[in-house]
Amino acid sequence: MYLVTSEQMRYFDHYTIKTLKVPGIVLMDHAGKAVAEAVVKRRAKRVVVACGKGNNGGDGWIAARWLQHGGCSVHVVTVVDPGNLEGDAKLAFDMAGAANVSWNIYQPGDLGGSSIELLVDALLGTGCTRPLAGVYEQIVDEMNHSGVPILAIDVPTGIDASTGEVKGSAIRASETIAMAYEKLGTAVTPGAIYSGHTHVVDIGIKAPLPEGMASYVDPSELRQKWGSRDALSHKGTFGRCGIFVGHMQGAAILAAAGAARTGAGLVVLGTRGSISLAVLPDYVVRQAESPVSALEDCQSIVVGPGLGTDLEPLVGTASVDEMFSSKRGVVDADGLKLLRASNGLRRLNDGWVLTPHPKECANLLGWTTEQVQRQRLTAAMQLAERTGAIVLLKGYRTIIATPAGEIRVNPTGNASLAVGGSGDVLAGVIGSLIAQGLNGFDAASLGAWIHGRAGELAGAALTPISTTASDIVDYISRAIVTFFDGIGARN
Ligand SMILES: NC(=O)C1=CN([C@@H]2O[C@H](COP(=O)(O)OP(=O)(O)OC[C@H]3O[C@@H](n4cnc5c(N)ncnc54)[C@H](OP(=O)(O)O)[C@@H]3O)[C@@H](O)[C@H]2O)[C@H](O)CC1
Ligand SMILES: [K+]
Repeated sequence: MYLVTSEQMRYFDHYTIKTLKVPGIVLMDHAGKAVAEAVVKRRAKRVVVACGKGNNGGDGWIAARWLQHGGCSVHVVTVVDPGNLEGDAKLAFDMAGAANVSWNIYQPGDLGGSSIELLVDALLGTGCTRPLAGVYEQIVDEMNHSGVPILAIDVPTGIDASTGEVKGSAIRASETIAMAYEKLGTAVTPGAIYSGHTHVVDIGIKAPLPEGMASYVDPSELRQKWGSRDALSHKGTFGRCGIFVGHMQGAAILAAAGAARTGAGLVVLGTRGSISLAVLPDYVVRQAESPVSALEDCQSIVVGPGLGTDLEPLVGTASVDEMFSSKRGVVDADGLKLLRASNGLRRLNDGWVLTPHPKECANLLGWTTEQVQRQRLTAAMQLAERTGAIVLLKGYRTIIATPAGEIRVNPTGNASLAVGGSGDVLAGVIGSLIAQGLNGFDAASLGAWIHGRAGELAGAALTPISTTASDIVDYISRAIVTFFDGIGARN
């Protein structure tokens, strides 16, 4: 499912209106009617619609007209004098006025009626360009504190529809009705947290799609690229995934388990010393003075899980430089420290996937963790651009960014994944997919999806409270079954 920016949405609207000759008020009528239908589905009988100055407000006036038409008790509170409305929004107000929809100009402390069952946020949509202030801030705060559920039209007011940033007050909606496409800013956090459930409605917008649109990670797209295993295949067909084993061996073994369950032909553990933990006979263990040379024949390398202080001897060595320039793989956890170079950040190629959590991302960018969490999309895009690698920024609605600015957002996963070792499993899963031949962007996207679904399934069976990283590994197979739409992996 595509996720669009405000700018792309303006292009879609413009193309539909100018080239396809569909008047803007027709689109607005579809939008307002879809909102009214969503209100009716919620069985809300006493509804207040809060309208702003632009076309988002226009959608609100139209929704109010349809609600009145359907016999609902509806009232509009507007933050602007309707006499100052322009274009389609003015037309929408005229239609609502002719249908005798009641309204008043917002006065602080008066949301326009008692015993309201639902508030509709039609204050600002994709046109919101600055932090809320004045009357917009007042009404938004009042709506949020009213205790009444809020349905947002297109985008909750105060969210940047393109980036998900919230620079001040913003509507906390329980549901958002998105016009034509979900906006990128309601798919990623923090915007996603303010949007509640988002439903997309078709309002008749159509236009040729621009290249490289952002999307949710989509199994139907990735199914064509991964999973097929014909009868003549052998272990060499599915690649060797090498994993550095450092001081904290458990982390590397979890990564190995993730890699094996996701289908690498061979998982190789490269270590300088011996491995003291029990290792399943499924993996090959190789000892060498330089772990890089132990993994020389691997198609992908996972650097980081459990590396700890074993990293120091690796920093700046020729074998590590050689590995980054000639190999592909995953850099996670302590391995990310290898990316710091005297003149900034090391340049990699896009066969490498970096999997930082927000604090690691902040350390690499020289930002604070809070800044990364406020601007997750920008942070992921900047790190990808500066390193030349694919970046997977962990957290709810994990973001995967390419150096060229392509974005995917992972819809799977829940709190079951918030457990030590979960990130190590993810690194192994992605390393395995790279070893099997997927490019870094697809491997990171599919890896995030499978890992997230495995966490959901493990959490459903075992409760998120008691799910461990090993449980996530155990549920990878079932996640892969659901990836193939419940029909089982292809043979
Ligand atoms: N034909 C169409 O375009 C359709 C659009 N739909 C709906 O319309 C909105 C987008 O409408 P738009 O008018 O572009 O934008 P908004 O309604 O979100 O904002 C209107 C103006 O508000 C001002 N603004 C921006 N930020 C703030 C702020 N923080 N505080 C106060 N005011 C703000 C700004 O104007 P200025 O002149 O003040 O800069 C905006 O232009 C879209 O989301 C859909 O809901 C329909 O779906 C149908 C087709
Ligand atoms: K809105």
